[in-house]
Amino acid sequence: MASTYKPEQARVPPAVQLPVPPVTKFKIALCQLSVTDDKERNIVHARKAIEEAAEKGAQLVLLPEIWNSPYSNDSFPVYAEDIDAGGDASPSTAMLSEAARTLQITIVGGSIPERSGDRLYNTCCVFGKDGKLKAKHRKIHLFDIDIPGKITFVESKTLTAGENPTIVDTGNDSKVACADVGRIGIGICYDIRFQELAMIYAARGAHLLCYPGAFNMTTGPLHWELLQRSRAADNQLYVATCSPARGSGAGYIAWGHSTLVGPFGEVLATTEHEETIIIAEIDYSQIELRRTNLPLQNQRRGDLYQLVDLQRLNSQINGNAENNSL
Ligand SMILES: NC(=O)CC(=O)C(=O)O
Repeated sequence: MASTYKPEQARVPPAVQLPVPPVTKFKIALCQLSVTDDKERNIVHARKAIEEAAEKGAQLVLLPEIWNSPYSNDSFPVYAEDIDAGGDASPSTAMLSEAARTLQITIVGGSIPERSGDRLYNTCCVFGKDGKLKAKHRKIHLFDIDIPGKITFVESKTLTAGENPTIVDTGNDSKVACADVGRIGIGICYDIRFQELAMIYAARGAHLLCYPGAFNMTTGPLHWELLQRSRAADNQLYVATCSPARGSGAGYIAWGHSTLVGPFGEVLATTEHEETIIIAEIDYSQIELRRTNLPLQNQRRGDLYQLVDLQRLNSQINGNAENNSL
């Protein structure tokens, strides 16, 4: 029987036109920070690293997962901050806001434990150059794994999962889609394992996916780079990850290896496990180039499989125009 496939069915879900940012080239900094049990020190330390990154020309700075606290279920309730209350209730995000405004850069602020009512989340805040909070992503997929004799971690003992994918236009001018450093999809660590989230961000026109993450000594060597390159190659966009540096303490041991991957799946910059600041160039014109080389978006078989973006669908049904655009 002849195929009923039509090319116009190919996009899964229908992809938005890739927004054209006013700048296509800029520097990103991945601040692989050492983290201690002294929260005040961690905040001062992160502020210094952000300043150094900005001095080196970074217009976008990415911090690690859980950079103000040890990564443990015992620590999350103790170090958690009320981000919505702001000010003294959230010294970590107050610092990020001040740094973004003073240094005139965009900050994807890694993640910190967030307290909201009687719940705790693992939350990433994005601040624009004006110091305003542009987006807040709560880790959607909690890190509950059990590899006997190697690693068992159950984030859901203390944390609640977020409910929303988060994609953000980083510019300040609402009339210019995705000004400054482009349209960014956010995930936190374990979120990187779920390819549908990355596909949805790509379909909504993301140029870059940022994943603050703290992989471990078992999954890190096998999966950390593999997953980043897969998300980048499958979706033909940039992927940036930022880990804490490996600590010498007895707690959770982070793999490190913060990395930037390009839209051909190529590693553009990476490091080992020590504390460092990676500065690397992003050039969004490479996305169009690679999508022309391999026109995957037009070759999908929408007659055979479909991905449903439920958040976008629901916001269309509810007539929420703002969410519709992203
Ligand atoms: N720490 C995480 O959330 C994820 C991780 O270490 C893994 O997926 O492996």
